[in-house]
Amino acid sequence: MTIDLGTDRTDAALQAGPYRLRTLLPSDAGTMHRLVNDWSVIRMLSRVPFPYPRGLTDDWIASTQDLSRRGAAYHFAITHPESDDPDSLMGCIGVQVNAAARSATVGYWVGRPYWNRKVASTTVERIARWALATLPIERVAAAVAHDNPASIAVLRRIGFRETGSGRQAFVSRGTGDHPVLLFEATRADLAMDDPGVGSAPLPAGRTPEQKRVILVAAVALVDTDGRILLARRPEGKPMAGLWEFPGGKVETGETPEAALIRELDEELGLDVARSCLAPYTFVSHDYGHFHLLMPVYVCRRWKNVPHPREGQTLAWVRADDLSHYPMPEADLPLIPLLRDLL
Ligand SMILES: Nc1nc2c([nH]c(=O)n2[C@@H]2O[C@H](COP(=O)(O)OP(=O)(O)OP(=O)(O)O)[C@@H](O)[C@H]2O)c(=O)[nH]1
Repeated sequence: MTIDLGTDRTDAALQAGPYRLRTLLPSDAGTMHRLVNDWSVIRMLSRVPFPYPRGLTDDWIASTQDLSRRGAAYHFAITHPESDDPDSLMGCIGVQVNAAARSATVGYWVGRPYWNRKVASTTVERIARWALATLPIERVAAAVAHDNPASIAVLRRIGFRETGSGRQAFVSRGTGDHPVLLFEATRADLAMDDPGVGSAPLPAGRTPEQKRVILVAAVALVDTDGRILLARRPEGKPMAGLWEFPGGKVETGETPEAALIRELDEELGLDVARSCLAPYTFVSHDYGHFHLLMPVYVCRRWKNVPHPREGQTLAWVRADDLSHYPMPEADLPLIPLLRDLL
């Protein structure tokens, strides 16, 4: 099955350190052609001929809109808003999605005048995190020419793992395949799965066994078709890209039910009555630096249509399909329970 995110990302603009990643525009063609039509850049790109015909630049830029509309690939211009020429292109970066493999392959080039400014490492890390948090994928892959030590160092520094080697055509280098090193990064490799709560040091006198217990209330909202609402944590939050049950931390002095009613309103604009929250089960999970205690409720009645108010992506999911959605470790035991329930 494929995960339908139902969101148009063709207008995505991302900030990567000082660099801005924005949609490619027809007006970028001249600069792009000048920067990319450089042997030292092109020899590292697998599908670009040398010399690079100017007309191909226009065609390629025009094709990027359609690719992103179809969810096949997302390409961005790399710019530096604080440079002398603020909106001017310095390079390109993009990911090509392989939905069946639940992976995306990152590709990038940086114009020679902009080398040695950490443009590649800053933007590759940003796009890898964005892709893992936003697209229906579980890994970002990269294939790098074996004689491209700068790019290999960039990937290693970010947290990509070398997974092997292969051979690939490089159009500019003539016929035949050339050796490449293969890399990949998952959320775990980029430390995106860290729940990020409770990392404060334990108060003096407490042993590591006496860790902080975080109380979080969560709910399986079940619609009339028996589907469950999952929310995907947005980029920037701990565990970005993982799908969870709506809910949140129980504040001091609050009951779990009151916390859920508050969170469902804040996060989704839902109006839920206390009497519609049926206690179902609980999760008790050791996250290492804190312990999660999570009462889980089932709710089948609410007012309003859920609407993501905090940048989450929402999905109504059949119980049988829950396992296709990457979830926090603590939630995994809930999957068979919900399958039995629904
Ligand atoms: N809501 C929710 N939280 C979960 C689930 N599974 C899971 O491990 N958690 C844990 O519970 C924590 C809830 O924290 P949160 O950041 O969502 O809480 P919150 O809404 O109060 O957010 P805030 O602290 O940003 O205001 C997560 O960091 C994670 O450690 C789940 O299915 N639903």
